[in-house]
Amino acid sequence: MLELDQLVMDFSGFKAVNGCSLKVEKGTITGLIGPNGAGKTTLFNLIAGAFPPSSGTIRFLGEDVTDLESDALFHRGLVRTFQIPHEFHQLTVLENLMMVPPAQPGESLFANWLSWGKVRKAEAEVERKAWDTLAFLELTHVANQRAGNLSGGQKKLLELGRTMMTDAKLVLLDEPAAGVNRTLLRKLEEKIQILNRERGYTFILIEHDMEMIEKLCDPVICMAEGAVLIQGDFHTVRSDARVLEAYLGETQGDHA
Ligand SMILES: Nc1ncnc2c1ncn2[C@@H]1O[C@H](COP(=O)(O)OP(=O)(O)OP(=O)(O)O)[C@@H](O)[C@H]1O
Repeated sequence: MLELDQLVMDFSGFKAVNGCSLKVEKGTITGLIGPNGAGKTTLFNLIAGAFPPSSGTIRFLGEDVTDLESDALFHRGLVRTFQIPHEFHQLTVLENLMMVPPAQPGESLFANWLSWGKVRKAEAEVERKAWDTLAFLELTHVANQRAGNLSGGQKKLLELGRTMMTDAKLVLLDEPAAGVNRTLLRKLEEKIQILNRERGYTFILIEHDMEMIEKLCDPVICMAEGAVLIQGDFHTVRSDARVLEAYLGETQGDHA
């Protein structure tokens, strides 16, 4: 589904991503781990089209998308969430979902501008989808609350919900567990698994929470110094001497 070949991101002489090659198979939840500064978020930025790589290629669904920007990738079904949720905090939770543009440009309200009947129908369809998404995420009770008032975990669920409004194919989740309490974390994990198993979403997940990686991810890819150190199942990667060495010096207890 996704193939990276020798990606490099050079920030004025510092290579945050340095010859990174990997493949992500359709239907997987791939875990991306590595010590702080390994280049994981920069790699996500490249995949999601935030900026183009200095060199190397990105193929998505068999096509070269190396130079496509995030909007174009979004319309092809490649969507990302952020470590710090990007909700519109003054809008309600329901409105936040309804703001997400449709996946296919042809479905846009603008395309129907000649017919008010069609516009109303399209709006009703978006609203129905938003309510369905809220029900799936068990957020119906906060539908009319301002998104800015949600807890950290609810905001992460809302971010996941925004990907559901687009019928995403590949979702990049940047530290979904960060700032989420244990109860909501279990819910978030469960929803990610259902979206993967029952709705065909493929995920790549950056995470420092090794419990979540162990529970959800196969394969796991460990990055260090901008490149892939090892790829395999959780236990193989976790016990690899090179991975342990890469993490040496990490002071945060929750990290690997
Ligand atoms: N725009 C930029 N300009 C210069 N250096 C950058 C830029 N963005 C990231 N870096 C550097 O690139 C390296 C990789 O950063 P990145 O955020 O991708 O790592 P990470 O693996 O996601 O780390 P963490 O787990 O702490 O989030 C870091 O040394 C960072 O300081």
